[in-house]
Amino acid sequence: MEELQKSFSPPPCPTTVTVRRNPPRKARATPYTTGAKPHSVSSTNTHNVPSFPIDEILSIQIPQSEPLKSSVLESLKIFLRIKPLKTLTKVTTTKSRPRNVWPQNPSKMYRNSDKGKKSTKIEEACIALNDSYSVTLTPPQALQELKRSKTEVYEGFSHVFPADCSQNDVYGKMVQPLLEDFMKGKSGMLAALGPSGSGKTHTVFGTPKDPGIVPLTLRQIFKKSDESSPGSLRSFYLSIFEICSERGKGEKAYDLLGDGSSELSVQQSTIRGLKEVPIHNLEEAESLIGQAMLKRATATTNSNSQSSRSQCIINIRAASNDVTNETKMQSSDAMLTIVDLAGAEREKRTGNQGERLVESNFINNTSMVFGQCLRILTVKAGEEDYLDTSYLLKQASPYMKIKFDNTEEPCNKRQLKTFLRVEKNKKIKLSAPKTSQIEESVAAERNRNSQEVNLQGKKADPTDKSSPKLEHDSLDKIEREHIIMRNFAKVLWNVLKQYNEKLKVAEGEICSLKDNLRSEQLKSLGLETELIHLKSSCKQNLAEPCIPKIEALTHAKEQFERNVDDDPCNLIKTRGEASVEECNKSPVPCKNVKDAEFVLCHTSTDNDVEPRQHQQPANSEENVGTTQVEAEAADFPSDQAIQNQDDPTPSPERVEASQDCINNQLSKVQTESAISRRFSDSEKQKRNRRLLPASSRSVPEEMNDLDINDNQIEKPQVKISEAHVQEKSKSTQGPEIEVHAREAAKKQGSRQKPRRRLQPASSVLLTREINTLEIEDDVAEPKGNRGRKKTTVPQPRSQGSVTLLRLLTNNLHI
Ligand SMILES: Nc1ncnc2c1ncn2[C@@H]1O[C@H](COP(=O)(O)OP(=O)(O)OP(=O)(O)O)[C@@H](O)[C@H]1O
Repeated sequence: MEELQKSFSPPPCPTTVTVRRNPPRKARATPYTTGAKPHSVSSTNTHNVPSFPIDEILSIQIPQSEPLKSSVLESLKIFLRIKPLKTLTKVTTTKSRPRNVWPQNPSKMYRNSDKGKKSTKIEEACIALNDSYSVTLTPPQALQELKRSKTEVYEGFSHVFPADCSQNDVYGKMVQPLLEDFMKGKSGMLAALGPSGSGKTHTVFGTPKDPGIVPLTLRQIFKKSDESSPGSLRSFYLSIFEICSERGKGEKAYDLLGDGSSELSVQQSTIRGLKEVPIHNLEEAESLIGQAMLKRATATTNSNSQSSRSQCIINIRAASNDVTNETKMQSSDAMLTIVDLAGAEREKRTGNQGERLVESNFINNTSMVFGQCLRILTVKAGEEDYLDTSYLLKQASPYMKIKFDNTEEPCNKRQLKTFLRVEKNKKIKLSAPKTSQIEESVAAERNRNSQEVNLQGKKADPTDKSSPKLEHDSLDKIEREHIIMRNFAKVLWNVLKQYNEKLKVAEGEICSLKDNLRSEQLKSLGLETELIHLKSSCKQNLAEPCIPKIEALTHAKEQFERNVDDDPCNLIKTRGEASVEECNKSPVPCKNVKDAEFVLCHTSTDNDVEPRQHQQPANSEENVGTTQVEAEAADFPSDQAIQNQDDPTPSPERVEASQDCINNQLSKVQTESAISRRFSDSEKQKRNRRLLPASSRSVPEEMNDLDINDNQIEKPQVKISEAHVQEKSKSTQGPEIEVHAREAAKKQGSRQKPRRRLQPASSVLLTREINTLEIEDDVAEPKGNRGRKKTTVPQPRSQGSVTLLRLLTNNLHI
C-alpha cells in the first residue's frame, strides 16, 4: 500500500527553480566582413570612376507607339447581339377531386378550372439597350446589396442588335461589308463570342427556317457569282474544322468535312491535312455545312442542351480562275473565316466537373485568341445571366468606353443609412404633436421624396461630382419647410373656420336686433301718430301757442307792477318791489321782454275782444262786467301804450287795460290748469310726457325739479278763495278791508315763498301760470272764481284792476 501511495504521490517540490534562457545569438559574419575587405574609396581613385551618362540617356529618342490604322480598327469592330428573354411558362395543375364528394359550387368550379392553365412570366432583364451603340448593364437587386455591383454603361459598339432583330439584320449590318471586301479579294474573319446558350451557334448557323450568317453568306456568294458571269472568275472552297480539348490533355483539331479519322495535326500555327471542298453552288455548300454540324462535338450542359464544346472554324476561300501561276493564285486568294466559339462559361453555371471543366477552361483560353478579331458578342439579357454578360463585356472593354453609373457606392450606402436615421428622428420631432393623419401624409411624402431621390440618382449624369449628401440635405430641408408650411396653413384654416362660425353667430344676433329694431320702430311710429293726434287735440283745446303769450303776460304784469310802484299807493308799490326782485333774479333781461310782450299782449287783446262782445249775453251780471273791461281794453290804443312807457306814471286807464288783457289770456289756459289739478303728480308727469313734444319734454321735467307740491299749489288757491271772500266783503266794507286782505296775502306769500332755482325764465313763468290759472277751471272748485268776477264787476275799474293784480301776484309767489 505504501508503495502504491508513493507511486500516486506527487514528486517533492524542488528547492530551487532553474529558468532556462535562450543563448544569446550572434550575427553571422558576412562574406563582406569575413572575406577580403573591399577597397576603401580613397580620394586617389575617384578620378577612375566614369561619370554617369545622363546626357546620352536624355538624348535617346524613344519610339512612339504608332496609332492603330483605320483598317486595323475596322477589323476590330465589335458587335453586340442581345438574345431575347425567356418566357417562363408555369403550368399549375388542379388536384383531382374524389368522385363521392358533395357537388361543388359552380363559381368555385369555374375558378378551379383556371388552375390548370399556364401562366407566363417574362423574366427581368439585366441589360438594356440605350441606343444603337451602347447598353446599360444593371445587376440584379440581390447582387447590388450583397456584392455592391455597379450599374455599367457600355458604349462604343459598332452596332447593338436588339433582342427582336432578325438574322438578316445581323447579316446586313455585320457580314455584308465583310463579304463585299471578301469578294474584292480581301480576307476577313468574324468570331462569335458569348456565354453558353447566348446564341452564338444560332447567329452563325441558324436553323433551316431561320438561317444564320454562314448560310446567308454562301447564298450571297453564289448569288453574286451567278450575276457576274456564267464562267465565274473565282472558285470557292469550303473547309470546316474544330478545335477541342480531349480529356483535358491537349488541344486537338478535327476536320469536320473529312472522311474517317479526321484528326488534324497542328504544328505551331499550321494545320495539316485539312480537307478543302470546292463548292459550286449553294446546295453543295449547305449540305457540307449540315454534315459538319453533325460531326461537331456537342454536349448537354445546364445552359444549353446542345452546347458546342469546341471552337468551330469555317473557312470560305475564293480562288481566282484566271491566273495559272500557283503562287500568284494563292496570293490573290481571299479567305473568309467565321468562327463559332464554344461558350465562355463559368464553372458554377455550367455545372461542369472534371474533364468538362478542363474543357471549358480550354474554350475560354482559345476564345481569348479569337477575341482579337472582328467579333460579334452574343449575350443573354436575363437577370440571372448578369455575371456571364458582364464577364464577356469586360473582355471587350479595351476597345470601348465603359462608364460606371452607380449611385450606391459603399460609402454612400452608409451615408444614406445615417441620413435615414437622422431623418427618422426629425420626422418624430415634427410629427409628434400632430394628428395621425398628418403623420401618414408625412410618411407618404417622405416615401415620395425618397423615390425621387432614387430616380434622380439613376438619371443623374455619372460625371456629376455633386455629393448625394448635399442633395439629400437640400431635399430634407425642402421637405421640412413644406411640412411646416402645411401645418401652418392648417392652423390658419382652423382659425378662419372659427372666425367664420363667430361671424355666423354675429349675423344671427344682427338679424334678431334688426327685428327688434323694426318692432321698436313700429311702436315708435304708433306713439308718434298718437302724439300727433294728441298734439292736434292739444292745439285745438289747449293754449300751446299761448305759452309765449303767458310769458308775455307775466312780463306785462311785472311792467304793470313796476308802473304801479311809481304810484303813491303803498300797496301797489310793495307788490312792484316784489316783482322787480323776481325779475332781477331771473336770468332773462326784464325790461326788453316786458316792452315787447306788452305790445304783443295788447294786439292779441284786440283780436279777442270783439267776438266775445257778440257771443256773451248782455243781461247777465258777470258778462256785463267782462264786457266793460274788454271794451275798455279794445279802446286802448297801442301808440298810447308806447307813449306811456316813457311816462313813469301810467294813467289808471292804462292799468285797467293791462289787467283786462291779462285776464283774457288767463282764460285761455284755464283748461290746462284744470287738467293739472285733476291728476296726481305721477299722472301729471306721464301726461306731460305724452302731451308735450319730445323737444318740450324738458319743461315738465323742469317742472318736477321745481319741487312744487300740492300744498304749495293749493295754498294760493285757498288764499285766492279767501281773497274772493274778502273782495265780496270789500265791496261792502270799503278799501280799508281790501288793504288788510292784501297785506295778509302778502304775508302769506312771503311766508310760502318757494325755493328758487336757476332755471329758464319761460319754464318758471309757465309753471307759475299753470298753477295759477287752474283756479277757474277746477270743476270741484266752489263758486269762488265766479264770485270773484261778480265781485269785480260792480267794482269800479281801479278797484277791479287792483284785485286782479293781487290775485296774480299771489299766484306768482308760489
Ligand atoms: N436570337 C435568337 N432568337 C431566337 N432563338 C435563339 C436566339 N439566340 C439563341 N436562340 C436559341 O437559344 C438556344 C441556344 O442557342 P445557341 O445554341 O446558339 O447558344 P450557344 O451560344 O451556341 O451556346 P453554346 O456555347 O453552349 O453552344 C437555341 O435553341 C437557339 O435556337
